Amino acid sequence: MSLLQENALAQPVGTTLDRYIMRAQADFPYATGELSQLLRDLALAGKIVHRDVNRAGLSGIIGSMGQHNVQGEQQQRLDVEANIRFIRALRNGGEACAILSEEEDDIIQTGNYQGQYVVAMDPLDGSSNIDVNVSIGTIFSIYRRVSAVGQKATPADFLQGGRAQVAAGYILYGTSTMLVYTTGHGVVGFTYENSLGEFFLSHPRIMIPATGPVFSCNEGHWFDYPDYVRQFLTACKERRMSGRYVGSLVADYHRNLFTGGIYLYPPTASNPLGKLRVLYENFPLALLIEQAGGRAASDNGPMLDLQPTDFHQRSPLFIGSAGLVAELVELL
Ligand SMILES: O=P(O)(O)OC[C@H]1O[C@](O)(COP(=O)(O)O)[C@@H](O)[C@@H]1O
Ligand SMILES: [Mg+2]
Ligand SMILES: [Mg+2]
Repeated sequence: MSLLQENALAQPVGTTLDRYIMRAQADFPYATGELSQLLRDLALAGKIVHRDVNRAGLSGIIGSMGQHNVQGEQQQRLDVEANIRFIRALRNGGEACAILSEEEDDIIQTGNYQGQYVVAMDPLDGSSNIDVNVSIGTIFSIYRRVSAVGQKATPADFLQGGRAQVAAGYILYGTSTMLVYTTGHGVVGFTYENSLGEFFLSHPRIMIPATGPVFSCNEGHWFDYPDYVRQFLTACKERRMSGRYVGSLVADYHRNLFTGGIYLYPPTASNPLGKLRVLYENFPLALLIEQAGGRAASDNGPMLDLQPTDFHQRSPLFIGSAGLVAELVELL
């Protein structure tokens, strides 16, 4: 046997997402397994979207749909494709009774009236990067329903507030595809092994450094930012921090989670609520960052304390290393 073969065989067998979820389930003997199944359904849709993203340039699913979504934004073909994939996986999985999607005006009743959970999602985040082969993602947020089981879901199921999330996560379609999630017991990361078709545990306990070298925002909006934001960014530059901005929230967030840093989507004069959506962008990433030891704020207190009133509501977001977010919040 060659040295290469011996080394390969000496590697421990990786932990697949399924096995990890099964073990985690065993730690919670009173849990019924529905949330675990829901995570598997999301991972399955993630694998399909991974495939779609990888061959997008060849299969004709890049480019605009020539139509706008409920928020008045140009829909890309892959936005629509990913939306269909995730809705189908959740509907077939049976655990989600309703879905809220960035791409749909109203909530979608799945017909699974016995389902205990509702899912809010941004099926494809970073749409403007699709056509140029730059990292994009999916973001999801899960609540246990408050409406009666056996009935249709209600708006209240989705408007419980960020601290009511029972799980949240994202899939990054980057140089490798990763699934990162929390069920409120820390943050865990899995990397997709394409040839085996499996997510393998790669990051058992993700923690964000207390501070870091990166600030991320769209500096093109500099002249429209409030004074406190410009003051903060000036201080970052005086400290010779690095400016890094992909323009895909998931990718910017993921990088800063590992390097330490801060991501800002501030209010501007014309958009006092910024651009990002509370239920399927800000809340899930805020839950993850708190679980990873970081911090997330709007311009009005901790992000997770905001009381949502609307499915597609927006809010400013300052998120990342606890020390840097604290510094910015001091200037508010
Ligand atoms: O071009 P801007 O204003 O910097 O906006 C970039 C932000 O908009 C978003 O693309 C919005 O997400 P969608 O692609 O899901 O609409 C974020 O991913 C990203 O961080
Ligand atoms: Mg988005
Ligand atoms: Mg999107």
